[in-house]
Amino acid sequence: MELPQRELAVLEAASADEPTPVAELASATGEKPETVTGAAFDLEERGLVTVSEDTVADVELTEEGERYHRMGLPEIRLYETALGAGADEESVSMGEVLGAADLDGPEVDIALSNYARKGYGEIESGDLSANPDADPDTDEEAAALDAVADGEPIDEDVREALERRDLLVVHERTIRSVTLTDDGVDALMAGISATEAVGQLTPEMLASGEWADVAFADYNVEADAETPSSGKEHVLRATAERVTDVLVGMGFEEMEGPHADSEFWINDALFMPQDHPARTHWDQFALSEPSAVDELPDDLLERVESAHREGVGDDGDGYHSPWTEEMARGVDLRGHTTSLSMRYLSGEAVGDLEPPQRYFSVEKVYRNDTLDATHLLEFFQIEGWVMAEDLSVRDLMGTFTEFYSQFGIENVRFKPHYNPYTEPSFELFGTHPRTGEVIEIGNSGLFRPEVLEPLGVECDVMAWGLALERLLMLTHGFEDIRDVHGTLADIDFLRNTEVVY
Ligand SMILES: N[C@@H](Cc1ccccc1)C(=O)O
Repeated sequence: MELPQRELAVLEAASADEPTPVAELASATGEKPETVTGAAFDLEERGLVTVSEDTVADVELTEEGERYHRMGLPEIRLYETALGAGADEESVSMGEVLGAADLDGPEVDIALSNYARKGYGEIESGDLSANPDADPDTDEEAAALDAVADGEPIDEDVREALERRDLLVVHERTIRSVTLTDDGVDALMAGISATEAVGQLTPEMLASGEWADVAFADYNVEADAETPSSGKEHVLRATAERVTDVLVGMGFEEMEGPHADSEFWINDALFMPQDHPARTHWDQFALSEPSAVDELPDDLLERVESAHREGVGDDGDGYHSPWTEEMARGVDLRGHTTSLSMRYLSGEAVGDLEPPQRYFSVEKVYRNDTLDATHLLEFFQIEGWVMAEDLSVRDLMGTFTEFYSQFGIENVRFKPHYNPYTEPSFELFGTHPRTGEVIEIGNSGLFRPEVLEPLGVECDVMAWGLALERLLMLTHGFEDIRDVHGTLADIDFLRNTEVVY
């Protein structure tokens, strides 16, 4: 019998008595595991071996699991501190034990919720007792953490419990093994010689005619191969493109403008009083370089100052609070893209505009927020406005209903709100597809005369700022914005997720 070299090598390395895993055959033959798998399937087709499959679970400690492996489980650390405080004799105030236990932040809750469950003691109206008979040395979960760290197997129930606590992750893997059949053994006894199978057809073989005489290796389309993970457009970018398509389809044109802008365009033009709390460094990022913007339209600057000081219209009233040109010329990272809307509505960006007009942008904004599951220091805002003769709240709601329905989001809800620059104003809410929680997805309204009159706009303008990340939360169902942004991003999610159309 003749066999390609790689098949012969695998056949010779396999045994009739027990299955040999592909990895072992690979090191015995010096071939790559993929090559061995390919050869094994070819041999199986010839009836010379059988290929069996087993699923094995590789268990690995998470970062948190790793930490508790080193420092001890929080509930055990709590128990040991409680013993030290004599809580096995008489219950001790919980505050006292917690203070001494050196548990940080979330570990306190973790310790408390596992303490009683695992029989370390009781917690009753602020007092903590320790069970003198409990023995951390027999704690199955602690023992399992040690076992996993040492690469030893652990009990299935404990594994599940620790998985639920996010202390370990399990990766399932398929292992293929090869066993010689009787025919395989007979063939080996009878003697097999190797044919040199050619893996690749070359121009030289074509030219020389050699191709006609050689044996080509079969393709094995079932062979295990690495999954190449190539570069991919980020889902947020792709969704921004999708939003752009939808809004262009609804007749909107795109706005552009600077990320760092004068306070004038970001705040003053929007009738945001200069002493408004949102204008402090607690909320916005100021640039020290350049410290001021020179080029602002003088006449507009004057009209905006007057709106702030005296209001507009016959019965208008201003803020009667300090206003300085120096502050208006200060430079900030924009906290919203409504700065772009101001540039366009004023005629500064593309000249004076006659109604009807529709404009939008999907751009980054920057806020000095506290990072959490729904807040980042920078995010994408879907800004937009419609300028027309007679606009009402119905037009606003209708536009959102149409926009969100293109993403399969049907139940957008509205809540009256306050913005210094719009009246009436509405916040928009959507329902999270997984948690059912109602989350804020945007803010909107009709610009006030104090905004429009200085800009020289004589008709109505309705406008909004929607959060792209929140839209993505509703369409994709993730709960933490940090899954898609920043260092904690879930790479598998980003690799595998698709934009919803
Ligand atoms: N600028 C508002 C959104 C908005 C824009 C235009 C009008 C009304 C509201 C925000 O960032 O929340």
